[in-house]
Amino acid sequence: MAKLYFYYASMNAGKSTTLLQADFNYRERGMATMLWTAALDGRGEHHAIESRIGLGADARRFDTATDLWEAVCACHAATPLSCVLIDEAQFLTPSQVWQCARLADFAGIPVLCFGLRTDFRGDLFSGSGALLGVADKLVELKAVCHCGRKATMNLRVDGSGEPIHDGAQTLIGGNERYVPLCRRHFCEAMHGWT
Ligand SMILES: Nc1ncnc2c1ncn2[C@@H]1O[C@H](COP(=O)(O)OP(=O)(O)O)[C@@H](O)[C@H]1O
Ligand SMILES: Cc1cn([C@H]2C[C@H](O)[C@@H](COP(=O)(O)O)O2)c(=O)[nH]c1=O
Ligand SMILES: [Zn+2]
Repeated sequence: MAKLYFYYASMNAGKSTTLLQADFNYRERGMATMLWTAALDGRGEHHAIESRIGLGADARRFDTATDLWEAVCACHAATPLSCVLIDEAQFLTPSQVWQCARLADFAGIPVLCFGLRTDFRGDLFSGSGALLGVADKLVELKAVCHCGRKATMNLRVDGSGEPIHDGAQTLIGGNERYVPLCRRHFCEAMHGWT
């Protein structure tokens, strides 16, 4: 049975790296894959998906209107796919997450989603919430806080490194905008708790 996987973590945990390694692993065995990432995240300089470690690959881009069931089935009919890999999966809509489940259950294609669990306030992204509810396998990847604990949270910072408390959920950026922290240090920065 094909499965729906959700690899979740804070930023800088190696999600894109793990996705690109999995893709390479399939392709070096002659198996076809299909890669996706969010249209709204255009940070890659050379490729649609880029990891901080320097790996990259091209990918299709999804927005809220993309029908993943239709798009993947059309590709699968032309070239049978062994796997679908989706980066920035926190930006999927809940119905797109159900399309991923349908791909696993009814088309027999494993779908591996990679994304953030929570936003800069500690709230679930809707795509991540749906994946946590629906995926067959939940796999936590780990970044490290400056204290050595597991970094599960993402602090949004301004140009001076000061915490940002309010704003839109979506704000594209990298290390200059977000700091992965353990919950204790996240709460210290956000609420002044000691
Ligand atoms: N030059 C480098 N050499 C080795 N590892 C690196 C380098 N730059 C960043 N990394 C590591 O790459 C990881 C981030 O990978 P990435 O796939 O971009 O994360 P994510 O997609 O989760 O944000 C971190 O563990 C970071 O320490
Ligand atoms: C916490 C948080 C993140 N984002 C954005 C910032 C980046 O563009 C991506 C995550 O990238 P990565 O591959 O995991 O490094 O998500 C956001 O829009 N809102 C947030 O609260
Ligand atoms: Zn910490």
